Amino acid sequence: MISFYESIVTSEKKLLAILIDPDKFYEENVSHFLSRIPVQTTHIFVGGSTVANNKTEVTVKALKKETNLPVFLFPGNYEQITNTADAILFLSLLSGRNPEYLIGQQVKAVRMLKESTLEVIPTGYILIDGDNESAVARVSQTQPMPQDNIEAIVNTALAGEYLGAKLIYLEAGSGAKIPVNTSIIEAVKKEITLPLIVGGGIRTNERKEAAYIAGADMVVMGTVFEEELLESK
Ligand SMILES: CC(C)=CCC/C(C)=C/CC/C(C)=C/CC/C(C)=C/COP(=O)(O)OP(=O)(O)O
Ligand SMILES: O=P(O)(O)OC[C@@H](O)CO
Ligand SMILES: [Mg+2]
Repeated sequence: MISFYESIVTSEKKLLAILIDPDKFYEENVSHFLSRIPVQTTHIFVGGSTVANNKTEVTVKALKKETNLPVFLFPGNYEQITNTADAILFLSLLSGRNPEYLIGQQVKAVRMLKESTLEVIPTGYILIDGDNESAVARVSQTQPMPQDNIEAIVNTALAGEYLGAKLIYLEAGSGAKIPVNTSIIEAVKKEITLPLIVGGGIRTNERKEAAYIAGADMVVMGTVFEEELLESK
């Protein structure tokens, strides 16, 4: 069987990940939630900037019972690791200069990962200003990169590739007012040879398609489906 990463690299279609925040997820809503997400969904991401103990595992287990979509951990910290998922985005926050999120959390995670069956996917994570304070900036105590400094963002992504990242993730922050500009997506995609993930503030089909056209291989949508679920309860 090919790895989850290989299937991203070789995918001929654009990918769509729906992000589930374990803190806002109730087991009894799993089927309803899964019935509301787009049929184009290819991946489920599970994670939050802060998550109460154990909630990640409960969430992943409940999802795994009801869907065959691959479930990837998208962790805000090493305590969100659970072996019940398929893979983990092994994030390093390259936009920031906080050693704890560049290498500290990763060192804390490795023993658990080594003993798990999770596929570990090194991911260069780049936080870009979405015009409101994001949970990622707050938790990591780092500044997002300004959208108008495209060169710095491109160079950060390329440094990530040279450091060995297998994916680059451009993040405007959950609930961003302004998603990552398409000119940034284009410039980064032109320079790197890795699959590119884009997320944060993408609430409509139009924005999603615009990100794909600009060069995103995968789009992540979270908040918009969280809200939809709450509204439809
Ligand atoms: C590799 C391991 C074990 C951990 C990674 C640790 C790093 C580098 C984290 C990056 C910084 C960070 C806090 C990322 C959070 C990513 C994430 C899950 C965002 C989605 O959560 P939000 O929706 O933004 O936040 P809320 O939970 O507040 O809604
Ligand atoms: O919640 P939204 O704004 O869709 O953002 C998704 C994801 O990129 C956040 O980490
Ligand atoms: Mg959230």
